[in-house]
Parts: sequence; C-alpha cells; structure tokens
Amino acid sequence: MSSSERTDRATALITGASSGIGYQYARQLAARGYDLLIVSNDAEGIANSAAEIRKQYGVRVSPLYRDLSAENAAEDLYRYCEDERLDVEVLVNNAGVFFFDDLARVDSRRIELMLRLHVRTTTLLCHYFGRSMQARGRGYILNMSSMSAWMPFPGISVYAATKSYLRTLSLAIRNELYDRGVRVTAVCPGAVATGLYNLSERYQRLALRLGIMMTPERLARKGLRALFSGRRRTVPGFVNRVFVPLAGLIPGPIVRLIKRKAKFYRYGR
Ligand SMILES: NC(=O)C1=CN([C@@H]2O[C@H](COP(=O)(O)OP(=O)(O)OC[C@H]3O[C@@H](n4cnc5c(N)ncnc54)[C@H](OP(=O)(O)O)[C@@H]3O)[C@@H](O)[C@H]2O)C=CC1
Ligand SMILES: N[C@@H](C=O)C(=O)O
Repeated sequence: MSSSERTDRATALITGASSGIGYQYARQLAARGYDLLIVSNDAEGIANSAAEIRKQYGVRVSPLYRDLSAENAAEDLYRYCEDERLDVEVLVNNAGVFFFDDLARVDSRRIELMLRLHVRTTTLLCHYFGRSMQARGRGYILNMSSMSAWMPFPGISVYAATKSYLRTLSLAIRNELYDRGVRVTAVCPGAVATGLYNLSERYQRLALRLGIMMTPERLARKGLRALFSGRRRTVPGFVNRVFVPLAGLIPGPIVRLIKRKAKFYRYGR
C-alpha cells in the first residue's frame, strides 16, 4: 500500500496539531491532498493552525477544541467523526505533554494527565479508529512514541514509561491489523525543536546547529515516510539510533551519579 496525491476526500485526523510536530504533520498531510480534522486543547491555537493550512493548501480543515486527557475524550472524538461522516484514513496520535521531576515529588495531577493523554486516550483512539479502518480494509495509524521509550531514567519516569507503552502497543496492533490493510507505525524521535520542554530559542538554535535537535518539519517528513512505506518503527537520526541500544546498558550507579551531579536535575528543586 502506498499513498501519493489523493483525489478522493479521505481525512487525516491529527491530535495536538496547534503547534510543533503535530502542526507539521497536518501541513504535510494537507500537501498530500488529505482533508484534515485537527484537535487541540487551545481553541484559538487550533483555529489559527486550521486557517493557515486551509489558505496554503486549499483542502478542507476542521479545527476541534478538545481536552484529550478528559475521561471520554476518545469516544467523543470518534462519535464526532461518525456524526460528521468523516472517512478517517490516517490517524496521527501526536498530542503529548512533558514534565521533568521525580515521581514521588511531582503533583499527582500532572501524572494523571500524562497517563490519560498518552496511554488511555491514545489506546482507545487506536481501538475505535482501528476497528473502522479494518472494516474498510485500509488505513494508517501513527503513534508518537519517543527515544525515551528505551530510557528509564530519573526525572522522566512517567514520560519514558508512557512512550515505551506506546512503542509496544504500536508493534502489537500493527501485527493485529496488518492483514486487514491497516499500517501502524511508532515514531521514536530524540530531541525535536518545539515548545515541549520550554527550551529557549537560543538553546534550540544551538542544539539544531550541533545536530542534537531536529526541526519538527524534518521529523514529520521522516515520520510520514515511515508510515506510508509501512515501517513498524522509526528512530530518526543516526546518533539517536546508535544511542538506543546503549541506553539500557548504563549501570544504575552511573545513572545515580549523573543525577546527583547534573545541573539540570537541580533546576526547580
Ligand atoms: N519535542 C520533542 O523533542 C519530542 C516530542 N515527542 C512527542 O511528540 C509529540 C508532539 O510534541 P511536540 O510537538 O514536541 O510538543 P508541542 O508542545 O509543540 O505539541 C504538543 C501538542 O499536544 C497538544 N496537547 C497537549 N495536551 C493536550 C490535551 N490535554 N488535549 C489536547 N491536545 C493536547 C498541544 O495542544 P495545546 O497546547 O494547544 O492543547 C500541542 O498541539 C508529543 O507526543 C511528544 O511527546 C517525542 C519525542 C521528542
Ligand atoms: N527528547 C525526547 C526523548 O528522547 C522526548 O521528548 O521524547
């Protein structure tokens, strides 16, 4: 199965498309001819993204304001698509949040929000839309995991665990849906220059120049290429691919030594 320029009215649903990587997925899917349904928790931000993409690509773009960490978020979104008779051919589960803190220290509401957004809602969206896609015999699901899926490190315990869950989930459902014409890909980036960790623009520019970070445009291009060529997973960036098998080999005492010494770990303490 491959996707080129589309002529029918298939829809791509992208969560968290008001900014960063999700916005780039939305633009690039519009460039491929998909109509879009884009969702975020910021009414003005998602409406602005929709207006810009509509103007640039001339496709139909519907912005939807939803808190995807809410209890029935996935079911609501699925029902909305049914009511609007949207033929969702591509589902991009991208919405995400980040915090850096110890599990025992952080406000429990932040933990709950991350678990609901990354795990509960994403899983149920895969369930509902995966079911329709398999009935139709065609579809694509892209789940945003992360290189941190292989990095059970202090400060990112919940984030890394949820991204590891998404990596595993994606691989399993890929094999459940493959013979029904549905492709599932986990995208596992290292650092991408977005607002996710509130890194200043100056440091982002430096990290981009040093090749430590990737632009969201480039990441989205690589993610979609992997999705439409039916790959199970992509870890964009050579250095990231080299680091992945090494991350789990770092001994606990070294991890704890870095934690004690690292300046970034002391911020906000
Ligand atoms: N940046 C990076 O280095 C990496 C990012 N990733 C993953 O990529 C994905 C996108 O992140 P990125 O683009 O960097 O970050 P951004 O902060 O730029 O984008 C996050 C998106 O998620 C949306 N979102 C957050 N909370 C909710 C919510 N409760 N309901 C609905 N939408 C929500 C935000 O919308 P709004 O604020 O408008 O609600 C925003 O559109 C995330 O899943 C992240 O974990 C993975 C690896 C590396
Ligand atoms: N930088 C990424 C981890 O490796 C992320 O934010 O997920």
